Amino acid sequence: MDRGAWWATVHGVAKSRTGLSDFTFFLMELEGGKQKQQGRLILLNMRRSAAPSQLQGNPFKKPKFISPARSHPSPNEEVAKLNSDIKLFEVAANKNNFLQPQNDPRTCNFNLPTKECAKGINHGDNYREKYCLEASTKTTLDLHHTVHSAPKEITVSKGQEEKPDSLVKYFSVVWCKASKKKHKKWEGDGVLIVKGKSFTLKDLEGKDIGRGTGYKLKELEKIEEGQTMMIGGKEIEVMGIISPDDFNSGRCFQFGGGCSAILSSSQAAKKCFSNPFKSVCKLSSKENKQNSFQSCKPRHDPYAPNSLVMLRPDKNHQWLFNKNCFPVVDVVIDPHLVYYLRPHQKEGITFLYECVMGMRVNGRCGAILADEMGLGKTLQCISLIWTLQCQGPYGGKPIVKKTLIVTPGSLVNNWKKEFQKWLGIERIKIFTVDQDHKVEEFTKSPFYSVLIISYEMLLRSLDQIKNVKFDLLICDEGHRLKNSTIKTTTALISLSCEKRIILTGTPVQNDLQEFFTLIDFVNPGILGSLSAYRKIYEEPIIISRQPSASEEERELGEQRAAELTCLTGLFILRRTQEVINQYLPPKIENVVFCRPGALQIALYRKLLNSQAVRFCLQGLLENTSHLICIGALKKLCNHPCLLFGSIKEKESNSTWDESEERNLYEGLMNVFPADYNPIMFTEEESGKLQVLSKLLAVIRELRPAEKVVLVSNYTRTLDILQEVCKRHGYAYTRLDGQTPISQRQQIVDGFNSKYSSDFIFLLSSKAGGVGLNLIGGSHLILYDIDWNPATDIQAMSRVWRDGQKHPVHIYRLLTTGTIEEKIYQRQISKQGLSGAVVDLSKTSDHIQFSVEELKNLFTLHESSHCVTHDLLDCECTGENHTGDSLEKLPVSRNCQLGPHQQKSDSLKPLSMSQLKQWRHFPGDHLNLTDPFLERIRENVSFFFQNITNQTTAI
Ligand SMILES: Nc1ncnc2c1ncn2[C@@H]1O[C@H](COP(=O)(O)OP(=O)(O)OP(=O)(O)O)[C@@H](O)[C@H]1O
Ligand SMILES: [Mg+2]
Repeated sequence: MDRGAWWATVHGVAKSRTGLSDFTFFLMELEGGKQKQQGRLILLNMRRSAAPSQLQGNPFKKPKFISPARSHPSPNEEVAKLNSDIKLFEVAANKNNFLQPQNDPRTCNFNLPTKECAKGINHGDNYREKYCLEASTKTTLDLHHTVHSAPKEITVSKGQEEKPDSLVKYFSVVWCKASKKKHKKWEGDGVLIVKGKSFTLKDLEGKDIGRGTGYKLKELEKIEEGQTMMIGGKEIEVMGIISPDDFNSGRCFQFGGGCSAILSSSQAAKKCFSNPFKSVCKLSSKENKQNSFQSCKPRHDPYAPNSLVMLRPDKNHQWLFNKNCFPVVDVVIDPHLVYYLRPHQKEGITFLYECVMGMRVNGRCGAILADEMGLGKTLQCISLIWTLQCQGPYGGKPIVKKTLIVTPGSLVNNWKKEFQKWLGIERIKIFTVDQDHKVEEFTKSPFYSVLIISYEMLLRSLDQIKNVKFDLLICDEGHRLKNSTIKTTTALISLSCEKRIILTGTPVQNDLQEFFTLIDFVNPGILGSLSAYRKIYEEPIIISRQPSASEEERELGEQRAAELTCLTGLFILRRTQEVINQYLPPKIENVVFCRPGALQIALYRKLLNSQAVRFCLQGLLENTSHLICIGALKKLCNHPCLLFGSIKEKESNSTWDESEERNLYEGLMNVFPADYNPIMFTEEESGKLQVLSKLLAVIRELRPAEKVVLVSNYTRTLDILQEVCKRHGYAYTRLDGQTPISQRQQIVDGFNSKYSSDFIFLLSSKAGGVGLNLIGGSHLILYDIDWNPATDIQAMSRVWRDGQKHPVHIYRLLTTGTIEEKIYQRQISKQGLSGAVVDLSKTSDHIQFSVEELKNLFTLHESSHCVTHDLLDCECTGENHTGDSLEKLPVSRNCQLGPHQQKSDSLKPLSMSQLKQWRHFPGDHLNLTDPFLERIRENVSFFFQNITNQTTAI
């Protein structure tokens, strides 16, 4: 296409308030040919050391300032309608340029596909539209109101008439330090808040930079554009009015005041306005000629039934990224993959494609796929990689040559396996890094296009990795990057790749600091600097959540949260388990309260009477003493022999005499039988072990073809469970922290194989829970409980996932009346539900206990069938209460982004009120319909049961 352009001076601004001859020119480049409708704004000259908005005069009237740092202007800056007159052009330029709004900057309605391009072609579910509408309805934004169309009348707060003291107005201003100099230079943009008789001046990072009080109300009413005044040693000039809506949402800081908060805050932000195609699409002119018409046909038929066609780039995108004017070609997902994809996965692939292509947020190529566990994030990424590696919208040129996948060590081979499962071994060449296969091999060979590496290996081979030009970076289980100071995060940030995807099954909004790090990693600079983010979003949101927050603070916090959700919602996608429930078999979850054995009760009493526990309750001991007491009680619940073992070990230690544990274990040995031998432990000594042993026997008997995943948090406990397997002749396999990473996938594959003879998979939840697929097992037994519900939920999700053929039975074993019940209660109580706990990295060390709480923890309830049921305030007498199905209940979620995010979320632990809805009955209940429970009831004091996806035959 002939790209001959002609130039026209559109606007020259000479705001010569300072007396300097400062001119800012905007030129519009107008093109011939097809793209005559488009124009390009270029900033030719600007004045040094002046407030950005002042450069072109009043921002509410003149085109917005464009940072010279932006080497690749965003489409909105670049594009204006040729047939528009200058006024129209000004309006376009005045719009919020950052997020490329095409209709209204508030609607988050970016880049909707044009009718023509969508016509006749299946472009997925037009996810963006759905999503953005969702985002915009979530917020309380006024869709017809823009930052720059400020109301003529100053907006005042409710009740202004009656109470002049509560009058609140907001103005955009420019400011400089007060001086007597003749020629003043504005130093920055700001926001002036006039409340009652006082002023507050904030900079665009939300920081207070001036205050003043005691002004006359009459004067305040008269404030108008162009007015100058002195505030707290600063001179300001009012540039325009900011609506309360724009202030409350925080938009006036980032956008209304001149984008500086976003544009200048991060180096990386500048980088991100770069061409998402440049890595691969740049062709020499010779190549150009040769190739220009070669691959103009889509690789797969976009009109075929069930085809999944990606969104076509709009005119802006083409204008920016199709410099070589290749024909636009449909990008069509390989039908071979589409055949297997679930509807949510098709949506997910469309979402990822649009994100990394910079179609969702102008020039930003990052995405966070935060689907719950088991929804097939791996397959969605594989489909994306395969597509981008073979196709592209411009002349069909591939977008990606090399992809880097960083994942926890235990999943490196799982990724490889998934590639092979979905694409076979021929289509794409995968290189996995391990002890024997170094990064150099990948670097030297042109053969491989995908490098899969663990986080640990990445750190070790960072230098070599930096030498490779990766076009796409995927960080699996990426919630670990939430802390920007940790080495892994800094290493990944240092990679120059712009298309970045984080995969995580954990909700990302629970902690606003961590949220910032994840967002800033995928789309650097999009939320401005950390300090601006804190002032504009985090502080008001956190303040609004305090019980003491005023109505005003609450509203402000909610609106800021809504704005943040709207901004980031464009590139974060989270779907919950429900979307695949229909493809999964039923799940029967049981909480089983096991009666402790006689030896356990005797030892428990003794421990609770120890000096150490008594001191703890009086608050006399060191900070960590209670953790030692808790640890001992937990061991005892698993099996007394574990306690015996640790006492013996401690006694042989030279520091035993001074050890705090002496106070705890004093006299305990006398409770054990004189000839007690931990190696010869019996099942009767532990209530849970007795139940487990019977459970394994009944599974074996009733479902001989099915397998069991047996989970504990402790290696020593796994040793005991392993011994039980041996004694009963059950074939088993084991994965714990000591299992070499290179062997893990092999162990998992072996167990999942239908040819395997293993009956039991012994799993240490902390070592290997994350991301594993253990669909070979259909019974999962959680032998002990963790303080952090996320650890348990992770483990439970290993079996109930796509590919599972049998109904899934989950058994959580708890020792009745003991600390295990208390931990469970904490998991399901408000305290345990607080957002921070739904996070795998949080351990009990983070938990603070009051003396009251410790008293409760260190109490043994010997006469109750189930303390948890006693606490539920349930009207039933414990006789087979059949509650409503859990699925019918609304599930709330603790999320710092507030009510706008409330969605059902199965990752969130169960709440007390939900548990109350489960069927529940005592162990001696006469009518137990479940044959498995029937067989273990003798040692069980109480059951809770819930069935998801119930069908008649279980
Ligand atoms: N469309 C599908 N049809 C059949 N099986 C599928 C499909 N999508 C994914 N799976 C299988 O489902 C299992 C879970 O997928 P995957 O491991 O990608 O989940 P995930 O979202 O990464 O979960 P986690 O957060 O636990 O890592 C895998 O065995 C995968 O092969
Ligand atoms: Mg995964």
